[in-house]
Amino acid sequence: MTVAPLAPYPATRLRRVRQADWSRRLVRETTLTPSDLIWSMVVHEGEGRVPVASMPGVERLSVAECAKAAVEARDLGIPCIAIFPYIDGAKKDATGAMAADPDGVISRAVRAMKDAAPEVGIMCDVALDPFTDHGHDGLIKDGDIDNDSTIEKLVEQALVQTRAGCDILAPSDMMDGRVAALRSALESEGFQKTMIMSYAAKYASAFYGPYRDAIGSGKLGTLGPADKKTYQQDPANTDEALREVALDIAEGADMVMVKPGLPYLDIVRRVVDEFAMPTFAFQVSGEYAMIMAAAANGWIDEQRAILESLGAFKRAGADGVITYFAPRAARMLGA
Ligand SMILES: NCc1[nH]cc(CCC(=O)O)c1CC(=O)O
Ligand SMILES: [Mg+2]
Repeated sequence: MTVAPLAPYPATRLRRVRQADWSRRLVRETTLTPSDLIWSMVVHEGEGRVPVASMPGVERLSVAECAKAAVEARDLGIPCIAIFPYIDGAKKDATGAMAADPDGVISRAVRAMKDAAPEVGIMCDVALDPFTDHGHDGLIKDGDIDNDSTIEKLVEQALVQTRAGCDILAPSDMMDGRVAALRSALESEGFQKTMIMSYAAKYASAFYGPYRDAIGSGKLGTLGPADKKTYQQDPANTDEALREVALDIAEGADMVMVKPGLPYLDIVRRVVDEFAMPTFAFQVSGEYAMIMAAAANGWIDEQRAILESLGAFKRAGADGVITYFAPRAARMLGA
């Protein structure tokens, strides 16, 4: 798109259309609505709600509280919830066996939420890290995360999630070939309607720190490799993200995601322009924590920063945002 030649000042005064609220609204290029939000939520096996220290305002919810939150999402006009599990340390092992437990906390939460508010979409993370004692997303073999044996476990986990009623599988593991494996397993089990939103371009990022606190994920480096750099992307790369996205689309992804969010808006824009697929960004735990920490110090205006950060994803071309701010943002947007 080219900008028309502008008449020189004073014929052109760009401030004219900015002078009043009505004219600013009239020329606004993008809008944020509750329909753009996917609510990122953490479920735990205990009772009630437990605050997450590094994410003020975020709580781990019991299964019953998740069901209430699903009703709240519906009432706020939030179309979808992404659910993540907090797993007790004693239940973790090297293979993340609990990931495929049909009566595990994710299955129970999905069933409870679909019972309470069937109109709300439910998305599940497909990855082993909440369930492994070493905190990695897959199985460790010879000191590295083994791609192909991990995929077999992910397929088992995803089928359990799907049978519980999950609408969107969101593989966040970054193994090569997992989308194809999930799609073929879904087809052979008769789940033709289940969507896949792949974490297609997911970076080895420092911004996931508070999430590991939220889900009680093991500290990396004691029982396995110290970081996720052999499977998550190098933050320096952008062409590589396009290859990741292309492959996931070819393997059967319905929607793609870029993660983290704000530090990777350039990737969001490239993916949107290149592929014309439904594209989402994840405003991750560290992005949430930064806004809340600065606001708590009185350094930024919390409400404005929340809406401005979410609006940035729309401006970059994303169809929606996975965010811990979803219920607050929806309330501010006056659903
Ligand atoms: N596969 C795990 C997973 N799924 C979502 C997040 C991060 C979410 C957040 O930071 O809010 C992570 C962390 C990681 O990859 O280490
Ligand atoms: Mg990939």
